Amino acid sequence: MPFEFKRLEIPDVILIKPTVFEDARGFFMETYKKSDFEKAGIKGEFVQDNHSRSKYGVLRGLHFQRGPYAQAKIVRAVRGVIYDVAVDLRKDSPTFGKYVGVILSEFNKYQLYIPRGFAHGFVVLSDVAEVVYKVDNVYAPDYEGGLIWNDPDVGIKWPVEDPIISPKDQKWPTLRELVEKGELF
Ligand SMILES: Cc1cn([C@H]2C[C@H](O)[C@@H](COP(=O)(O)OP(=O)(O)O[C@H]3O[C@@H](C)C(=O)[C@@H](O)[C@H]3O)O2)c(=O)[nH]c1=O
Repeated sequence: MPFEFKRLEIPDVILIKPTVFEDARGFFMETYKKSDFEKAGIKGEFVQDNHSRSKYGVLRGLHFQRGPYAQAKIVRAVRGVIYDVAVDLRKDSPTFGKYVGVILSEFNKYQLYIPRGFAHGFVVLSDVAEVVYKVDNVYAPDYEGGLIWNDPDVGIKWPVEDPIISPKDQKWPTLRELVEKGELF
């Protein structure tokens, strides 16, 4: 199999390591193969691809879509380096409220699979980072949800001191508020 799939401390979150073929021209790698990904437990139908560019210190997140528009994501950095985070929002999960964080970069070429039921975000550790990701449900702005990036109950150790955050991302609720509102999976 051209991929190595590694389940993380939250076992439904999977780190995907590619096989990279380097030669005098550069490199080649497969980045997605439905058959292999399905065998590893990544079963969604990925219906939309996204691409964003951000500068150093930008933190995007933590985002999810609610209800019928929940999204699983397969995330990678095609340029630069990011610290990518997934927070478990599945109320019956043994790892509810816990997070995993990994470095994804143009150098390690890793991808992170984040199932539905998680909040996702990342911070940029290089001058510029371009992040590309597949999602298994279409964008639905009316169903957008979020978790505040610095919720002490979640305790994410972001490797950037004063991240640059959009006005929208500064206003998301805490995990406790999400519980009170019943906005979980
Ligand atoms: C996410 C998204 C945004 N947009 C538009 C809406 C808005 O005008 C502009 C920027 O949107 P945002 O500020 O929400 O972009 P951004 O903060 O990059 O949102 C993304 O963050 C990461 C962490 C994720 O996990 C993604 O699922 C997504 O939520 O792009 C789309 O047209 N389609 C999309 O799928």
